[in-house]
Formats: sequence, structure tokens, C-alpha cells
Amino acid sequence: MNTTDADGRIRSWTLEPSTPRFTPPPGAVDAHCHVFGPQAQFPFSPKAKYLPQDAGPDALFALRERLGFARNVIVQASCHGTDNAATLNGIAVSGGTCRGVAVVDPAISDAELDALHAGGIRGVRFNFLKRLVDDAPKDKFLDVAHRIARLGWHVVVYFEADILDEMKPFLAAIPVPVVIDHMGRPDVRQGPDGADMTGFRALLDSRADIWTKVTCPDRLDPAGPPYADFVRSVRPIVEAYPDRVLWGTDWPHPNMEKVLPDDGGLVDVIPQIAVTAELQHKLLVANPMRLYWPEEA
Ligand SMILES: O=C(O)/C=C(\CC(=O)C(=O)O)C(=O)O
Repeated sequence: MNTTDADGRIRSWTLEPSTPRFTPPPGAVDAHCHVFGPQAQFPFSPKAKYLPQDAGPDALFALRERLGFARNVIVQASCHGTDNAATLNGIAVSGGTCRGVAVVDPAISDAELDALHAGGIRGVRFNFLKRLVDDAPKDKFLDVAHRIARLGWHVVVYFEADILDEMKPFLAAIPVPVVIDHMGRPDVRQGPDGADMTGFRALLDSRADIWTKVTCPDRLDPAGPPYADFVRSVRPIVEAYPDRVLWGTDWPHPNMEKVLPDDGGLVDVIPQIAVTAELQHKLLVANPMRLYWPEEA
């Protein structure tokens, strides 16, 4: 399978996702996905750590249709740096069915933040993965977190389990709701009572407004489908914190080109981690609506 084109641009998503067996409830939100380009219109950042093929809004909406979702939250991916134009374009062409999370230069002005809000942005992302970003200045991020409070936004934080302890004072100081991407990337092979999951639960217990995305079995479970370790580790999180969990495809799965995830298969994990219709509705509809479309929730 060749996932690199003649220009060295990588495709990390399958062109043939299966149709899931699970039918999401009406109004379901894919609360973590990205758009890449199109590059001719929205060039990648000179600091990008990966160079993907185009994965624009049309492809995103076609996938959404196939998977049975109604809305998306587009999260600015590191390959676009702090220029949110591609994300804003995805939102703009969605007819109100997308909102977004931006990555901003800490020197951004209040007027620029207002423009992002008008464009459908409802949060900022702080990325701490060294393979994705050159630096993550906590003091400047905290300043941004204070400045977005007036807009009613939240902060999305992406880090891996090995730095959870050192992240705690920073996370505690954030004055707005906090969403942790992919549960802080635990080793799910340890199971629900292992050090990574119990450490993460302690973080969730530390304040009532820390949410998390119960996402990415493909990244977190090296055994692959049916992602049994992911399911047994994550189901207790959904059951213990049913009002603070979000779900997303993570399409177009940046950096996952070695084993392309099947998006339909990812959707079929949902009823295994959220086993009742009530939990599924909270995870896929009520929770993301509260965070991203509060005026409708
Ligand atoms: O899609 C994700 O959540 C994870 C990513 C990519 C990413 O976050 C980014 O490019 O900003 C990863 O682990 O490579």
C-alpha cells in the first residue's frame, strides 16, 4: 500500500472506510477531527512536522455521512501551525454544522480572538507533544487561557502520560474548562486499574470541569481491532464521568499512515465503551453540544 505521493505528501487515512454497524443517535457530533489544506489554498506551516495530502472539508463531510454523524468539531492540526485559515474554511463551508478549536500565537490580539469566535472557534489547543511542536510555553499559554475566558471558550490540552505529573500545576491554574485529548495517551494495556488510568482518573477528580476525549483506540491500543485493551480501560471512564466525555474519529488520523485506521471500525467501538443509549447520547450529543453549541444545548 503506497501512502506517499510523488511530492512526498503522506496519506494517513483509508479511502475505503467501512460502514459501521452501530448507528449513532440523531445529531451525533464527531468532536475531534482535522482538515488538511487543501494546500493550494491553505499552505502548511514551515514548521510542520509532517506533510499530509489534502484532506479538506468535502472529504470530511463525505465521511461524516457514511458514519452517520451530523456535526464536527474541527481541531487545528499542528501541520497548519497558528494559521487557522483551513480550519475556519471548514467551518465556513459547513452551513453551521462545524465548530472549531484553534491554535494561536500567544501574541494574538483581542480583535483577532473575536474574529476567531465569529468564525466558529470555541476553544484553543495547547499541544505538548515534542514530536509535533518545537515549544510549549506554559506561562504564555496561561496568559492566553485567561484572555479567552471572556469568550466562554475552553482549553484543549494534548500531552502524553509520562508528563502527567508535571502537567498538574499548569492544568490546575487554567481558569476555564479543560478538555484532555485522548485521555493523555495512557498505556491501555495496563488495564483500568493500571498506573496510567488511575493517574488520569485522579486528574479528572481534581476538578469538576476537566473533560476528556475517549478517542483513538488506533493510537492507544497496539493490538489493533477489536481494541480489547482500549475497551476494558476506557469503559469505566465513560461510566464514572458520563457528563465530561467526548468522542471523535480523529480523521484524517495524522501520522497513522503505517496502519490506516478503519473509521467504521472506530465507530463500532462506541457501543462497547458507552453501553447504554443514555451514555451514548451524552457522549455523542448532549456533551459536545454543551461545549460547542451551548446556545442550542
Ligand atoms: O490528531 C491527533 O489528535 C493527534 C496527532 C496530531 C496532532 O495532534 C496535530 O498534528 O496537531 C498526533 O498524535 O500525531
